[in-house]
Amino acid sequence: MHALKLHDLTLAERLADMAVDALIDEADLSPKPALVDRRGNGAHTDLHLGLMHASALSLWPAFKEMAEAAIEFGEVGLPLREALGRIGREGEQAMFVTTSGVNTHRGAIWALGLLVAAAALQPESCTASAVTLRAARVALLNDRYAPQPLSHGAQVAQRYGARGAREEAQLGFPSVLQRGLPQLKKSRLQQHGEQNARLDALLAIMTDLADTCVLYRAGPEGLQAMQQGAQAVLDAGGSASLTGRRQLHELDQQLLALNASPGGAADLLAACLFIDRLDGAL
Ligand SMILES: CC(C)(COP(=O)(O)OP(=O)(O)OC[C@H]1O[C@@H](n2cnc3c(N)ncnc32)[C@H](O[C@H]2O[C@H](COP(=O)(O)OP(=O)(O)OP(=O)(O)O)[C@@H](O)[C@H]2O)[C@@H]1O)[C@@H](O)C(=O)NCCC(=O)NCCS
Ligand SMILES: Nc1ncnc2[nH]cnc12
Repeated sequence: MHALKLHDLTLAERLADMAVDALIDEADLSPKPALVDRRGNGAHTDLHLGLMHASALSLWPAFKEMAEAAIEFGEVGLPLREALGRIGREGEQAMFVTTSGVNTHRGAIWALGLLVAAAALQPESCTASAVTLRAARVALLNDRYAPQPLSHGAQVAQRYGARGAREEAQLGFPSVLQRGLPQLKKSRLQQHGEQNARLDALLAIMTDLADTCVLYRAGPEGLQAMQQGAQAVLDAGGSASLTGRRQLHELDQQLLALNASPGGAADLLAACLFIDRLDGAL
């Protein structure tokens, strides 16, 4: 009996594997400020690491189907956008069945779904800038069948005029391209270890993101604490340095006190890890 070889998998299956791996790596990364990780539940009463893993695995069929839809339609356009919307909503339902109604990965389905589809459209052109540009072109199209729920993101958009997950994708994931990925590479070059490089990438994303999860839970005060605290850790030398670690601990305590969970930043770290692995992998 031969073990299954990687190239026996279809392109769609490989992309779904990569997306789920990115979600599991994000969940396991520790210590993340106020987020679910190996240490505990962060600022969440209804989440834990096992649930994050189960949720990530439940999304594999949706990611595979999104990649297959991209291969079938073969170009950026409304038919692909609306197929992704339908599959994304089915993915959300699978997530809610697995988590008994808790939103674990709504933002991640959106970001990773777009990126998986963008990679499947043109696997030979998957540099970070090429794949995020294609994803943005899909995100800019209007899905006529999308319901308009008064989501937390929609509520803080009304209250504070914040730009959330939709705009992040439509702009081509600037938090990933301009913050997360450059920091990931910089910290790797300093040879402080992969886990610290990933923590630094998360912090870099947090420095500038309008995380609607934080805004909904803790308002502009919480968002400012998140952005300034993350910058302070990086300024102190990042999560591998002693002073950086102390600042990271302080940021964790501060965000926990404010009930401010940076769930959007966590989703974008998963997107960052996915894009990082994509380059040259297909
Ligand atoms: C276009 C959609 C993204 C919908 O957007 P909208 O803003 O209307 O919806 P939300 O559900 O509020 O936000 C989506 C999630 O995106 C994450 N996020 C937040 N800010 C940003 C940001 N600036 N950039 C990128 N991503 C961001 C965030 O996800 C994390 O937060 C989750 C928990 O959030 P919340 O529900 O508020 O839960 P709690 O505060 O914990 O609730 P309580 O405990 O208080 O009750 C966390 O798990 C992370 O996932 C936002 O939640 C898109 O989703 C959409 O249209 N979907 C429809 C299907 C579709 O078209 N799919 C396309 C497939 S490609
Ligand atoms: N690790 C995490 N903790 C809480 N919410 C999240 N949303 C996505 N990843 C998360």
